[in-house]
Amino acid sequence: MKCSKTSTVPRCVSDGADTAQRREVSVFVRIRPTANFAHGLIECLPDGQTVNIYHRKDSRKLQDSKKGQLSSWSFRLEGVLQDVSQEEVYARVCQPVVQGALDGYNGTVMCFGQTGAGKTYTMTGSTESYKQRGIIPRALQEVFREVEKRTEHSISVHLSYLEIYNETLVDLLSPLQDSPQRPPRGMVVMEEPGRGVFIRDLSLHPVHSEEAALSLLFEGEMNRIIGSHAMNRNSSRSHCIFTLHIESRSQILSDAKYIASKLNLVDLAGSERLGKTGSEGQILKEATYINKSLSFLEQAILALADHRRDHVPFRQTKLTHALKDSLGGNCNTVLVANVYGEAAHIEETLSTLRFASRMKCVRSDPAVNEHIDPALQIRKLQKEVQMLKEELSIHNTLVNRPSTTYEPLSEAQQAEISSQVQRYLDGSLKEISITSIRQVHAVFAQFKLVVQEQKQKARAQLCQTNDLVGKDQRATAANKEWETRGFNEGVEAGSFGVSAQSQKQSQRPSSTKAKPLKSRDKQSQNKRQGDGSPVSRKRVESASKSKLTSVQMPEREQESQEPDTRSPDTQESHQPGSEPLYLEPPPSKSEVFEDFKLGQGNKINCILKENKAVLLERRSLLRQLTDEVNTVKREIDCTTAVIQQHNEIQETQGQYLLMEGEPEATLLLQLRELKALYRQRYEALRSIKAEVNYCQHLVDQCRVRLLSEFESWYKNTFLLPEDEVEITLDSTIAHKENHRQSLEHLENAPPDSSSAESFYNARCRTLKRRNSRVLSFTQVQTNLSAGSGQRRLLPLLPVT
Ligand SMILES: Nc1ncnc2c1ncn2[C@@H]1O[C@H](COP(=O)(O)OP(=O)(O)OP(=O)(O)O)[C@@H](O)[C@H]1O
Repeated sequence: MKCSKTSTVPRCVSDGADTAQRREVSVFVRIRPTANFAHGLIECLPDGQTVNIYHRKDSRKLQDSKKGQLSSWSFRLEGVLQDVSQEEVYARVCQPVVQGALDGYNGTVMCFGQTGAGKTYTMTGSTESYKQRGIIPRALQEVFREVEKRTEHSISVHLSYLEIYNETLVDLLSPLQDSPQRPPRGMVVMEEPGRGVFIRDLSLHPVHSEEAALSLLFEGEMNRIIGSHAMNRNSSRSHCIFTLHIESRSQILSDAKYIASKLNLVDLAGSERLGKTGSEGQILKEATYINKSLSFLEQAILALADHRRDHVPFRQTKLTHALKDSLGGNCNTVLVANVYGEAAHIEETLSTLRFASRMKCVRSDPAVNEHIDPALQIRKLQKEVQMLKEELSIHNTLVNRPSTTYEPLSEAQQAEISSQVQRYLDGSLKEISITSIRQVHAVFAQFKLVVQEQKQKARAQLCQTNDLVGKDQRATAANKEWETRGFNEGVEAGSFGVSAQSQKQSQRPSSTKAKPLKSRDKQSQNKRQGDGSPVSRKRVESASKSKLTSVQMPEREQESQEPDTRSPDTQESHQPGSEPLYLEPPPSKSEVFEDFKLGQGNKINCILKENKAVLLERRSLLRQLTDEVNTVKREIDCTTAVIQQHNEIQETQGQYLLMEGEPEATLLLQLRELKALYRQRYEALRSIKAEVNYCQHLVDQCRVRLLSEFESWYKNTFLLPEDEVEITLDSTIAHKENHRQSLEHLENAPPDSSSAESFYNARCRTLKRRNSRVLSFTQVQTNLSAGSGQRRLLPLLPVT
């Protein structure tokens, strides 16, 4: 539910203006510190809001007359953050949005800019140094401080962490998916009225303390995909959205209203000039996705900023779709444009600032997200009704009226009303006497009853008439048939009423009469057992087919019949002792998956299980280490606070010299040790994370392998030959198709080459039997190595 704004106004966007009015998105520019700052090209004015850029355009693109000219651009923003601490950045950029989120306003803080310009530094900060922690940890700290302060509200916080990598949504806090039978449903961006945009299947984690929230942040950070290129050794290769879902309810239990808000903290992947970063392979592919999605983001921003346009292309990419209600709308949106102020990057700086100035034109209309809890609302209304009843009874007493009853009418009262209505309808009563609302309802109900009874009567009459006509028609039709066939098929008088299907059965020659269903079922069961489980449907089916003709009716007679729509089981019978002609449909995959895991797939399944166990063990170690890092961090906080306190006391008392053995010196020593410990544990955390990633990778590989082997086993065991692709001789298409199938067989082959060859040959035997041209194992291998490097054998890597 959207309502007009009544509560606290976030500072960053209000500037004291009318809060109900639409306003601009706040935009800051943050300049990454560098020794080679381009003073001649970038000028930050003393007003702290304007940055001027001077740039000589590529002379090849200019006419002669313009060559050598310096162009200049001026950008006025909410603030220019140069040489500014993380603390100040948080205070100016994010603190007001956090306060707004606690008051029920949705908020978004987003970092945008070229690769290496400091987006992740701004958003997450450097986890190795407490002072340099970024916006997210500081926001978490503030939220939980406020939760403690706002005692008149019960505030719950949930976290989610979404990554968009190469147009794929990834849950960075996903609980381990360990059932290969139920692979996770793909995450999808969804929209629902009243709920807005959300990601289906993204996990939400309830958190009750800053520490728990930081643990989740660490966990998510460890799962992010990071790559290395010429401009950033730890470059984020994805867009990440860390979201705090805040719900605040009044402590007054009867209040059904509550507010719910979302705070999105977005670290976008950096745009990059491919030539500059020297990207290739996977990094190049990632860069292409990143640049494409950022360019769609720019298009969406352009459309949002242009108030004449009523369509905004949000669905072009997952990023803009996921951020649909976080860019402007009813949200407090803040953009930090990160730039790298060196001369070599002036073009990127210029384009980042251009994007920032477009973003500034986007309007937002913040509103508190107020909701009503239906259960509480019912309870509240019930209370109100009770109170009104009491008031009415007092009023009745005062005016000497009989007290109002709320009980349903008695049987006698109902009968009286019914008789009054009857008499009113037949004209013997002029008016129905009514003294209460309850009676009004009863009278209407009575009228309704009368109308329904009349309708039913009319329907029954109609049916009777139709029945008479129908009987006549059916009798005439049967007599005609009797006459034209000219022989007695034992059609008894009572069989005129039987369905078309049973008539048809009775018309068949006696040799084709269907056996009782039970015995045929048994036969098919026996067949299954005899053939070993699971059933080889293919062979049975083809054997049955050859016999099908011997028991079928002559073709002409068959043609003259109407198409038979019965199931295969009931269509044809067969001679005693013959195999069943039709079998049940193949078993469902989930039914036979367990069998497969115990049989053919046992080896991979065992490896998968072992890998999963190792992964779980590593994960629990990771959690333990994360807790330890947090504990040390807390100790650093405490010690720093105590030292600060001592310093303040000393300043007021005028003592400045530190003596060895004094409490301050001991504290400083302790702080240094704690910091060393922090770094050490952090390193350990990193390495265990790398192990977790590796284990996860292996588990994923095993799972994929298990499923793909299951698929091909299932196909071979249960599906009909007709389901396979027909391959004809001597055609290019056939040749290509053959090649494709050969490749597939090879991809499914075991990892060592000798068994790969025999596996391949066995799989291609069917193709050869059909006299098709099949590539030899060596040929396929040669083709593989000559072709794209993407088609590789999936190695199975056991962890021991
Ligand atoms: N304001 C700053 N103060 C100190 N160091 C900074 C600052 N901004 C960035 N850095 C440093 O610059 C390097 C690159 O920063 P960061 O990884 O945050 O860039 P990015 O914009 O997120 O890059 P990418 O888009 O490639 O992920 C890091 O080592 C970071 O510590």
